[in-house]
Amino acid sequence: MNISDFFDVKDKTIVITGGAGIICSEMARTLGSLGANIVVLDLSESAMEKLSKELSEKNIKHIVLKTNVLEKEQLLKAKEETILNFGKIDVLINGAGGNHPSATTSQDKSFFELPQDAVQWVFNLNFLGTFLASQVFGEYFAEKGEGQIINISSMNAFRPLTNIPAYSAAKAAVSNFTQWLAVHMNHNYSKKIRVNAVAPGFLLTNQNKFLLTNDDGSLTTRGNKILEHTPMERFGTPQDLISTILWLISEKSSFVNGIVVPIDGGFSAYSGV
Ligand SMILES: NC(=O)c1ccc[n+]([C@@H]2O[C@H](COP(=O)([O-])OP(=O)(O)OC[C@H]3O[C@@H](n4cnc5c(N)ncnc54)[C@H](O)[C@@H]3O)[C@@H](O)[C@H]2O)c1
Ligand SMILES: O=C(O)[C@@H](O)[C@@H](O)[C@H](O)[C@H](O)CO
Repeated sequence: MNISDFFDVKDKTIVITGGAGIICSEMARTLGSLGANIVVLDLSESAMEKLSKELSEKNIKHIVLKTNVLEKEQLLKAKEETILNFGKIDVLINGAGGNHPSATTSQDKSFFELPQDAVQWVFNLNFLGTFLASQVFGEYFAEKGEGQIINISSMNAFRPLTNIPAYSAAKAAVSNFTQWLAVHMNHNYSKKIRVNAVAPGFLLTNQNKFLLTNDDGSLTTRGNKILEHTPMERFGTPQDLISTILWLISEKSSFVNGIVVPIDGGFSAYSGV
């Protein structure tokens, strides 16, 4: 057996929502450089333009489609575009997600004051965005009889983190939905459909900058606390996620279904004592 077969993504078509973000653009680059067809669905045209230029320079086969994961019509259009371009879809990575300052408690904003629309915004982006994309691409996988969905959960799904009740609850819902959909797809459609998730530890990205860094770039008290509670004493990098993504995509992991894999430098294992 050739070990490279374990990580073969050549000619697989991989759709990545939030694909122009910090974590998921690295998936686009690496999976693309290994021969996958990359489909980036994101809201940010400027980030997609920048990424597309980079992918083109590396001769990575890709398309970028401005798509809001909260608009089912746009997702359906993206599915059609993808099939038109690459003939098939193999993997959906539900990467669009993140927290929002308005749904975060602080010294200036108590839990009792968190606005309903901010809580709804966070819940929609993380949970509903994953749910709707899974409906649209999951239906295609059900018709095809095979396919894979990889969701992005978070440390806050295992135990809620202080200050971010909406983001914590939404990611808990993503983990729960990962298990639900894995079972549902096998029971009702095909034993060759798998749904798993990764739960990254803490990476410095756009959506959590306001929590982890001060204006001068130094770490906040929260940022330092995270490092103290991460046995490896560092933040994660987008590259840290890649080997797990490759493993989950691999046909060699065909019996792995409905799991949430922590990639966190030991954060979730540490009691703090
Ligand atoms: N950074 C971390 O520490 C961390 C840890 C655990 C999980 N995550 C999760 O990883 C994923 C990627 O986040 P990131 O940290 O790279 O953040 P990011 O802000 O760099 O990327 C998020 C991307 O999603 C896109 N997006 C936002 N709303 C969208 C919508 N409605 N439709 C389509 N695209 C939309 C944004 O334009 C952006 O490109 C998210 O699900 C996040 O919750 C992040
Ligand atoms: O400090 C925070 O709350 C954030 O950095 C985390 O919520 C982060 O975005 C991850 O989701 C934690 O896994």
